[in-house]
Amino acid sequence: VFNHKKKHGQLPSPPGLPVIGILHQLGELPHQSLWKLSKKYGPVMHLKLGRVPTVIVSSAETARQVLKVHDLHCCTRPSLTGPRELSYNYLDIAFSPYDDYWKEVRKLCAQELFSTKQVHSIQPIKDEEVKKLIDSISESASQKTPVNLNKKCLSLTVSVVCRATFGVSFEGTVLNSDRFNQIVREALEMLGSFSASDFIPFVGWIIDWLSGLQSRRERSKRDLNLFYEQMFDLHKQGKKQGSEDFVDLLLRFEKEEVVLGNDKLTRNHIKAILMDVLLAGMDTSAITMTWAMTELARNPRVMRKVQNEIRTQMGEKAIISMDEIEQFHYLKMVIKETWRLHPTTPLLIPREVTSEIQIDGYTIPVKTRLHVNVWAIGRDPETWKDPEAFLPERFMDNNIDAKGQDFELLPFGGGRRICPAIYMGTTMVEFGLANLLYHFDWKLPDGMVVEDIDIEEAPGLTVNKKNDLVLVPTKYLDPCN
Ligand code: HEM
Repeated sequence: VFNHKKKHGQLPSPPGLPVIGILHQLGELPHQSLWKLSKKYGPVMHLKLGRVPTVIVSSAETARQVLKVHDLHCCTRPSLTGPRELSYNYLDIAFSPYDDYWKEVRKLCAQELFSTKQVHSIQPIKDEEVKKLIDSISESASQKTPVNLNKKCLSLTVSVVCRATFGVSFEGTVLNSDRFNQIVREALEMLGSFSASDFIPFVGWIIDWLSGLQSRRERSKRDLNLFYEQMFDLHKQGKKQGSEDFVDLLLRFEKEEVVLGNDKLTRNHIKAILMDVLLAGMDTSAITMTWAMTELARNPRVMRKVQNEIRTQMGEKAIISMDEIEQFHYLKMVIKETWRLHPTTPLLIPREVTSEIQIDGYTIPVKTRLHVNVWAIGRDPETWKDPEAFLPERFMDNNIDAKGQDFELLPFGGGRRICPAIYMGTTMVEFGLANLLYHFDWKLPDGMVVEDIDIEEAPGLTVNKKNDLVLVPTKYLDPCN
């Protein structure tokens, strides 16, 4: 009963097969397939995905209507199989329905983890971890060996987030390996996949079972569980030093039987909350840095300009502080431009309509699933001139920022479900990139030309560069030293 009347007719909808609709057309990178469809069917499009009515919005204006005008009526999350399994039945923040538990757990994390004060308090950790990174890249520079930037960026954010949240560095845990990257990517793929059981009642699970999706999900949950248990053991054995960290705090709340919403905090709640930190916290900042370095390597003019800005501002200082970063205006534009073309979470996290709303004059009924295609909005020629070009200067003459108020650029989403860690994420990205760009010049490996650097994407709820970015560093010799 999908009644979507507009003054002039039906909500546009691409034709699909019986039962599965267009599920089979989405492929590994649904945001790209949906972008192509939106060029034909418009910025509000109804999709037949099995039995579940789904609407995709793909313009700044329709995103404004969803995230601002009607936010309250569509800010809950749908029940989805992948998220349900990995979040212990929606006990985390990102996949929890809009209810009292969500409000309270989000508030707790905002105070204890994401606040400006907390972020400032972890600056010494960032300084130490960035120094380690610079030292290791300096070694490659002295031997003229290439550096894998996907790995370097991830190892930086993993170390910082682990020390800041779990109070331990990742050495000695399952985190200390490529295996951890695999676990994170696999979990994100499981969270982002359009699973048949979410769209086709009763028989969808058979498709998931046959395709192996179900067993991948179970394995992913087991792998993550092993990591959490290891983390709890480390805390129990008191191997870590220092003051109470976020995990200690949650474990203390469990002991004290603290109630959030109507739930007494249990081990499963803690695991679900840690999943958000692990998956949303580490991966997103690293992905942004990797894409920024990719675009800079593809655009040597921009690379030179941003390095000049940083090096000129730094003058005789050797260590970049957060005060300096505030002056790096062009770097900030480079990051916004990176988010425009490579938003880490291209379809945001799905929403569900809880009371009938109108978008662009179309009626969207209760229970409709909503996706905002931020990836498509970043490429909309109605908003962006020459959208495929990487041109940070486009942010010079406007005040468009990335904090959820300007619907042309939504790397953190918007409305009640906006990323609660914007400051934490942004400062991590700015600090990491400023250091990579200040201390090193970056060349392509022998035999490679700029055109060889690809921008292929890996599938998942968050989208990283598929093929590793490999560049050769040369140490910048500060003329003052
Ligand atoms: C550059 C870094 C980051 C980016 C680009 C980013 C982006 C996003 C996006 C797009 C969403 C979905 C918003 C929506 O559905 O409307 C989100 C949600 C979320 N993010 Fe971030 N994020 C970043 C860093 C972080 C960090 C560092 C953490 C935690 C340590 C974090 C924790 C979360 C959580 C818990 C949610 C769920 C919010 C909710 O549903 O209420 N994020 N983030």
